[in-house]
Amino acid sequence: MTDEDLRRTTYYGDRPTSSQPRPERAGERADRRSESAPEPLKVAVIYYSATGSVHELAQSVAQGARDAGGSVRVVRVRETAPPEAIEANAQWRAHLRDTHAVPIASLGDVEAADVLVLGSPTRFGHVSSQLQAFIDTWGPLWGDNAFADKVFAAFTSSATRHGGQETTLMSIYTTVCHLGGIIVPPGYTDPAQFATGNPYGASSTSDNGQRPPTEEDLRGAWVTGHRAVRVARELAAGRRVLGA
Ligand SMILES: Cc1cc2nc3c(=O)[nH]c(=O)nc-3n(C[C@H](O)[C@H](O)[C@H](O)COP(=O)(O)O)c2cc1C
Repeated sequence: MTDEDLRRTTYYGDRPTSSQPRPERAGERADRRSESAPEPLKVAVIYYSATGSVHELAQSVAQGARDAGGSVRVVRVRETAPPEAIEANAQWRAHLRDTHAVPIASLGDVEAADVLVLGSPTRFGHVSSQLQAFIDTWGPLWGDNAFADKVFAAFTSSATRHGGQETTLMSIYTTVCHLGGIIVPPGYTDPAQFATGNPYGASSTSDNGQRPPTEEDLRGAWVTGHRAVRVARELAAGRRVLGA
């Protein structure tokens, strides 16, 4: 990851940079009706990745969110695995070293975000303990109802096709229900989704880190980030109209 990539992906305040088509514009129409331009929605892409697949998906999720007008911050959760486990896996070791400069997610990131997109490798059909450990620190924010009406989406990577991707995504969404968040999955709203075959969130199949996400996987990740922000913008525009 270059310094420029880091600057573009880890700090709020980015402007849309991609020439990807922007098919969904209802939120923009609503924005134009309002008297002054609203602040861009804050988007936190929060992920764990041991060997890089989820990290790559996170970049495309972030780009989709940015292209939908979001101000995007990409952060990773803290590594909690014992050093000897990391040392024993060259790819894990290299990825941790290469992404050292990506900021560690904080409660402040979570609190500030209007949209949270959460990414985790599939671990025995479930969320990685690293991401779950971070989520488990959200109790005080949950107690303050801080998550109510925030928009959420999720992404994952597994070694094998259907090796638990959907259960992992649904595990994340179970948490979102407890938080009172609004789940915005990609569904089959884009042709790429018929190729990924996963309406629950973005995903890739890595063959244990041997296969990077395909163009279709990355497009699915872009759609996931884009749609979450587009829907969040429409909700925000509706709230402004209603004075809610
Ligand atoms: C402890 C552990 C459990 C895993 N469980 C599954 C699983 O249930 N199904 C599967 O297909 N892959 C499983 N995998 C493989 C990872 O999900 C897969 O390699 C993924 O692409 C890793 O993402 P990352 O490169 O972002 O770390 C597991 C890997 C580990 C280390």
